[in-house]
Amino acid sequence: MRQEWHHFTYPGPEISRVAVPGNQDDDEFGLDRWRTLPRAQTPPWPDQTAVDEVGQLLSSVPPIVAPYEVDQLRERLALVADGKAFMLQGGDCAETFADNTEAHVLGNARTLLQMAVVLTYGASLPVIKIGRVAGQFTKPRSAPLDSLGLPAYRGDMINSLDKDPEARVADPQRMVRAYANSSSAMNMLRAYLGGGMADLHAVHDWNKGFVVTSPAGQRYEAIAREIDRALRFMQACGVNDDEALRTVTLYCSHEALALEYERPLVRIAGGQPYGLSGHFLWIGERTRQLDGAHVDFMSRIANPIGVKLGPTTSPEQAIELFERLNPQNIPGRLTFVSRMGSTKVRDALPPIVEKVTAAGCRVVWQCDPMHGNTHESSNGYKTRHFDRIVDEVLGYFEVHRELETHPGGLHVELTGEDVTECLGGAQAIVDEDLPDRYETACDPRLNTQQSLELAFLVAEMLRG
Ligand SMILES: O=C[C@H](O)[C@H](O)COP(=O)(O)O
Ligand SMILES: C=C(OP(=O)(O)O)C(=O)O
Repeated sequence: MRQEWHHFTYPGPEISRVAVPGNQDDDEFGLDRWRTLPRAQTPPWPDQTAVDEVGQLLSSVPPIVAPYEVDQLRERLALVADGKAFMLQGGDCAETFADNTEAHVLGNARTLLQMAVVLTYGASLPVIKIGRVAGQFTKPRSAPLDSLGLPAYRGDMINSLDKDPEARVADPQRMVRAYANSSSAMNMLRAYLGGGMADLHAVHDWNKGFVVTSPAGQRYEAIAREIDRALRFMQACGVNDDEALRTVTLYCSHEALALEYERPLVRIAGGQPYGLSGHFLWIGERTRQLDGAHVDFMSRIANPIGVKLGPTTSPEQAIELFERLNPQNIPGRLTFVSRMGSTKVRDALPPIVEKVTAAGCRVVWQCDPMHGNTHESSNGYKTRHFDRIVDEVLGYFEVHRELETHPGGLHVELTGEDVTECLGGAQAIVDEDLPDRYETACDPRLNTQQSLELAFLVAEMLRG
């Protein structure tokens, strides 16, 4: 459909199409080569035919996101690679079907928006906002069995968290539910964020309930009052109706772990394949094998992508990952997500950043201070201490300051609810408090107060 606009013809965004097997051009994309490669964390599907049938179905549905949005995000991340913006990514460790409610999805989005306000205001940098949402339904696990000897829970897309051997059997129909839940989450987010919830004139409304009286909530209120004053000033000057003040673009992201889900949601547009299950997809620490299935699949789609780099990553491996995943050195295409642990980041990260920078690779550097800092509490909960999380971010900033590179982003597991999953913070959560509200399906998340406290600290680091 063509739309006449002023003096030229605007074609509108290109509508993507399914790749057709047997079509020579499409086959050359190599979208199925991963099937022949070694693969870690493969879901133990009992019936491949049932998996293939679900794949057929998913290849015919409208995808979750559109190619032009994916391109827009890549272009925005190019600004981060150039040191001109900051990337904030966060949300549940594992989304669940039960928690995919309007209240939960919007609560998480609100917490992310509050963090983004603190960062934008504090650091005077544009902040690109990406949710771990609308697809974060799979989890890589350290062991195939859990502590009860049951098959490990691998995320709602694969099996159920219920402690029952039947419920833990991998069920491909769950991919259909994951798709439906992702589309509905994205639908809600687009509707509310474009419809007034993200209006900067409503910054006070984001500071809800249990947060507003907390120290971080009160600091946030002070910023919100400043923003009000600035908006009133702009109104007095006759500048009031800028769309940028009234809406927010929140991109969605998840770990592209279940390739049986990712592959059928690939579509072709502008002569290239896009993974349209989400805007930003990443490769986890456990699946970044250079010659493995995940790296191969992700090398073939045009999305902006991330790779987690744990403390065992060598600088040479980082370069090889770069060569496979971004051979054209497109800024914004590749984000290296460092998740070293607070005790290792100061030693493990510098040689990687040095080598990658010296090779002229244009990447976004992002810090995930969650995954290297997990431990078991004295009463048996998987937890993380706020102080170690902050220390890892500090170490990451120190490294980038020293090497004069841009500490471009933060990646956290958080929720808009008042959970007690991570220790410390101004609430001084201790081991004994963890059972009060420990609700995560997998790893411990920061609650809203802890998330805001972290945002204030990172804003100070960015300013410094
Ligand atoms: O979220 C990350 C991983 O899935 C998780 O940390 C692995 O947890 P596990 O060691 O309990 O399997
Ligand atoms: C599994 C995750 O992280 P990592 O691959 O870094 O362990 C995650 O972010 O959910």
